[in-house]
Amino acid sequence: MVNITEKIEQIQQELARTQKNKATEYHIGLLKGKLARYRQQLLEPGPGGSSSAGQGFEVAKSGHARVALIGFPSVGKSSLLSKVTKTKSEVAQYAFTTLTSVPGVLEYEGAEIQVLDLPGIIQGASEGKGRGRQVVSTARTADLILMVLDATKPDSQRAILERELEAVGIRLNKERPNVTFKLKQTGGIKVTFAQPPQKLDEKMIASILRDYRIMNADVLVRDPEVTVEDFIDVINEQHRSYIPCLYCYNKIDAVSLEETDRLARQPHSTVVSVSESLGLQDLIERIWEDLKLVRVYTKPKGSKPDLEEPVILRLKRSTVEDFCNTIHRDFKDKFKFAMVWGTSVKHSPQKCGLGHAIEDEDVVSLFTRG
Ligand SMILES: Nc1nc2c(ncn2[C@@H]2O[C@H](COP(=O)(O)OP(=O)(O)OP(=O)(O)O)[C@@H](O)[C@H]2O)c(=O)[nH]1
Ligand SMILES: [K+]
Ligand SMILES: [Mg+2]
Repeated sequence: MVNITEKIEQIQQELARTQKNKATEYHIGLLKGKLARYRQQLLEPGPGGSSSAGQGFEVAKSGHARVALIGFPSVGKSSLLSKVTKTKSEVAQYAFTTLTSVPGVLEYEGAEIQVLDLPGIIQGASEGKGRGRQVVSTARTADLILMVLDATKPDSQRAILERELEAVGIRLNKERPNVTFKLKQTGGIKVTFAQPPQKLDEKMIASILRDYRIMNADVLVRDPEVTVEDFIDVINEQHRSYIPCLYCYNKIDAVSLEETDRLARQPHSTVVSVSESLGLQDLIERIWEDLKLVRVYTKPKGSKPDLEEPVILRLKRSTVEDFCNTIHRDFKDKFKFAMVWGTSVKHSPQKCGLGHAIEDEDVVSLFTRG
């Protein structure tokens, strides 16, 4: 019997030799669906195996957000951690100096950001080369992936790392596709397009679902730009993580000004020299921005707002209710209304309910019963 790795190999070869055109479109879509299915099987631990591919690496989450340093060996991940946090992680010229995850804390704008130094990864990491498996599954737990790259090395390095993360279901700087997918007991496959699809059709969706042995489901495609790959991601949702990524090119002290400039202009990219302390402040600001944290200042009734110690929330969860929950559970139960000053309201202050979304640097006063 052929094993999964061989099946994957066969599909990849078939994909490579199949010409892309109208006639082969469905076949290619189906092959991609199969590929995703086998890859997933490969990642699942066998019977009796460990339940977590990240074993031995777990570090408790702490602070308001987690940033994972991902990169090839010797690009300067540990040097960076040692520079921007109080933690010292071993630095050396040879590859694989770091063998486990080393957490540090970056304090910025009142927030504590956990930065995880990790072993270097290489091509094949997602299939278990080196500590690759553990590293990529730790990356999955991050709120932001900081991909550390060596500015003196070719651009292909970045593509290799991206592929390794892709292979385990991590999607970088991408929103979850705008598709609603509901499994059902009966009724067959029902596909609805909110707008005429550009890259997908009903037949394609139906044949991929059949290949996944899904016979009954409701599919609502809201975005006309959704691709076959996106749709396959939606069916495999529980194994997909959509994580922001910032590309950090280190060692710019060793390349020309022109090259530094070129790298700095790439999307989601920033350039630094850790050893020369160049660009670090900018890097920290970019990390802060990409984490989308929100500072909320509390204002006790009748006194000035406390501008020293903001309450930190994630932008995705920054309603008045989230704010209440962060301060103390009781606040939500006794809540009457909130007075809010800042960019989230039309007039400052404004009386708001629990559902109001707070923005960065708003000031909030809570009014409670009893
Ligand atoms: N020229 C230059 N060298 C640097 C810079 N930052 C780090 N290095 C050097 O790069 C080498 C590797 O640094 P590390 O911090 O150990 O790299 P790493 O990515 O943690 O490596 P592994 O743990 O082995 O994956 C060391 O010799 C550092 O001194 C920099 O900004 N410029
Ligand atoms: K090293
Ligand atoms: Mg290291």
